[in-house]
Amino acid sequence: MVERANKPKPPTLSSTPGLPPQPTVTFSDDNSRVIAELPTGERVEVLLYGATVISWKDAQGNEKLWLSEAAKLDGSKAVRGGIPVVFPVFGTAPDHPQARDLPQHGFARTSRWEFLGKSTSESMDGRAANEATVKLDFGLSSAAQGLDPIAPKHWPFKFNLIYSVTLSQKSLTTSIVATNDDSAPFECQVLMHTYLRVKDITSVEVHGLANAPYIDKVDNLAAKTQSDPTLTITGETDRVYTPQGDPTNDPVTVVEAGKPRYAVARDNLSNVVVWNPWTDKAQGIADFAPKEGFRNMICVEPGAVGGWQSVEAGDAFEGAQTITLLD
Ligand SMILES: O=P(O)(O)OC[C@H]1O[C@H](O)[C@H](O)[C@@H](O)[C@@H]1O
Repeated sequence: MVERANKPKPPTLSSTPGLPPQPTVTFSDDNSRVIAELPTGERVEVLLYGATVISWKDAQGNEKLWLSEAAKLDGSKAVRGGIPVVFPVFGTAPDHPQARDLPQHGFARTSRWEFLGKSTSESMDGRAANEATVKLDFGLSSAAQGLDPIAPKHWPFKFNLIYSVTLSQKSLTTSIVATNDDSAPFECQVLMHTYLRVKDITSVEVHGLANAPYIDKVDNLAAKTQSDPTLTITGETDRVYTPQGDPTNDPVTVVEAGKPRYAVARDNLSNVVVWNPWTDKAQGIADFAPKEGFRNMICVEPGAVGGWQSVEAGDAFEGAQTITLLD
């Protein structure tokens, strides 16, 4: 069932003659954030600013994403935590002719996106409550009112972005389609800057990176290879990996205290950035709170950031991540 944003429909109980009413997906949109909850209790919250997923909870109400207590949610600064969208540049690119004047991580995370609408598949379609899913679609284009003014100034291409957030019982998928509406090609990078919540970073292992080449951003961009099949975090970590396994069938997994917690699968995103600021860096980030919060997060960021995606006029780049709960 597809409903467009301009025809909001209050949450209802669906009923089929002869059958008891089934609980359904509930939904709210207050013009600054969109919240959807499955009949089984899983819940996602997306801020229109940056189309940033700021909360993802399981049926028991356990938060799966880390969000800084000092994160600005009022549109004055990119959100520290959740899942900011990085486009069209990852980090800064002073040597890239098209992207050199853009701020760190581009302008998608500092623009106000439009909520385009939701699609649900749920009990009304004959599905059991525990199979319900909801997809929320967000849009940002070069003509959008909410576009960060830095974009036309320093990246004057005609483009259209559709970002979709799909919640199901055990997983969250975020996907992006970046269309070139211009008459000339452009180059871009795309990344989903996911802050996963963990209980204790010192008991976390990241699997799925064995033998992966990576760029070590805390060691002068040195090119290295992941020799240990398991990555543990013992200090500031900032690495751009190119995992060697199949992006769908060999996901990067986060294991905590020996128990698998998250599997991060990718579609058309060949890189995974692993970031934890650790003590000193966290101290220096104004909106990072509490300062000990680095113990409760690990960024596992699927992206296409190893090089540049050249998108021809009229063409599009597509990529997606699916995070599956394993516990
Ligand atoms: O502080 P931000 O601009 O949000 O960036 C936070 C981090 O994002 C990525 O993980 C980069 O690899 C890091 O180098 C950067 O520090």
